[in-house]
Amino acid sequence: MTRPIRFPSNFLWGTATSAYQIEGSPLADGAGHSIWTRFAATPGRIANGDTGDVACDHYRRWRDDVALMRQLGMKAYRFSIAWSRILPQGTGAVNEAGLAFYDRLIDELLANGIEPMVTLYHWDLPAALDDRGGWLNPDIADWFAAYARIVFDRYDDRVRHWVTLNEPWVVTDGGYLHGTLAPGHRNAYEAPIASHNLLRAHGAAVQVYREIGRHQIGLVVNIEPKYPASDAPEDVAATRRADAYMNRQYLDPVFLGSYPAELKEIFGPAWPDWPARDFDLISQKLDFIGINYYTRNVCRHDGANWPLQVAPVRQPQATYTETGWEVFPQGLTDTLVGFKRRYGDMPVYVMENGSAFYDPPQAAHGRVHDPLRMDCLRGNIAALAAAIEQGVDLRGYMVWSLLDNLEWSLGFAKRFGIVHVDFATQRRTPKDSALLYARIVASNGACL
Ligand SMILES: N=[N+]=NCCCCNC(=O)[C@@H]1[C@H]2[C@H](O)[C@@H](O)[C@H](O)[C@@H](CO)[C@@H]12
Repeated sequence: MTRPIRFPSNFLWGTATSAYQIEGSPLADGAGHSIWTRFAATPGRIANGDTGDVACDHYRRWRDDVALMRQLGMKAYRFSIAWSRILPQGTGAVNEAGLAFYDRLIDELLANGIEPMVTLYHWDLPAALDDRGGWLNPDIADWFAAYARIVFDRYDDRVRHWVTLNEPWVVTDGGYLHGTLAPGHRNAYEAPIASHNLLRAHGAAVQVYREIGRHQIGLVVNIEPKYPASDAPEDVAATRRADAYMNRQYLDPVFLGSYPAELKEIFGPAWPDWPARDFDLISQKLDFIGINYYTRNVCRHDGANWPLQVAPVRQPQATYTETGWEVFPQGLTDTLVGFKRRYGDMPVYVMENGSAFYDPPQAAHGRVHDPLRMDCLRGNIAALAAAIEQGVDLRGYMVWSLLDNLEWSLGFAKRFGIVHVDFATQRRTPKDSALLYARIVASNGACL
């Protein structure tokens, strides 16, 4: 008989989404272009020519989607605010209609007993700011802080959990190094600058929150634990570089006030000497850390693989998702326990965790059977319990994602939702994984 799984009585079980991936109507009611409306309009950038022009039509179906969360018994909902709905030019004139949309959403969530958890930036930079250099312009810390102030002023009376940035690593690696995400740059000199300015902007927003905010603010990072393919020194060194580049590049400056030494080794002359004052700004005290966990990486040295000289080693016995990620729940426990060991004890939320699998056409009676996603969910939630048993102060868990949605450059084909979306009709159908998650939430994690 396995010991019952224990979650705190006020554990926040929920789901997560982001504005550009679900809302649609990106230019409605005075909103401005973002780097993603631009990227989507550039042929070849998003698979199948998919765009966020309609997506899940959440901008118009938000009330029904909140009702769906209520039906599933969700306790919380993590979503992002589209900066260019609030400030169409990124700075300057405020768009009241944009503020009003999120007012309605937040009020509806609260009326249904669902805790709103709001991300200020989930990758959709106003295009007008990109025209002024975007994350490459150091002024963006002030632009972001001004946007944050407007949003805090408007919603802090109702929103108690704020996130400054979602996954600065993906913004930088995808948007500035490999060019797979908006704004689509491929430049090893730009990437460190963008990454550093993201962290400066994060710190500037936290400073504003400390002036006017009454609740909690944190940062969300994607953490992918790295394991050496062998104990050969070159594989161990490669693993250390990979961990420094993807994980410690963000957590070290925020919690330890300096970058890992490996980054100078990786980027060489492309790695600037940063002014010390920046780290005072970046390492503002946080109320919680948000961690997005999807998979792990087994690393080997590969001298030909720019810039890290690391190659992933596929695990023959493992299950892999449609995005090519190994299903490895132990990595979630290792990530949470590892964070506590390196950075100390602080409240932690798993702000994203999920999997993309091919979902068969709707079976009889409108059911959508997704056994692989159900297995993932069970394994990851058991992994959370193991972390709690090892002393991690875990406060909540958000499944990525509530709805099948626009998986950025991969388009709509990669389905992460626990609720199926028929994009031709916008019909929502809870998958078997949603029904399982509803039972898990109702039992506070007891029934897996
Ligand atoms: N190699 N590799 N490894 C795994 C690294 C994961 C990096 N991508 C993410 O974390 C993104 C996060 C994003 O917030 C969301 O907007 C995306 O829809 C999900 C799903 O893709 C995840």
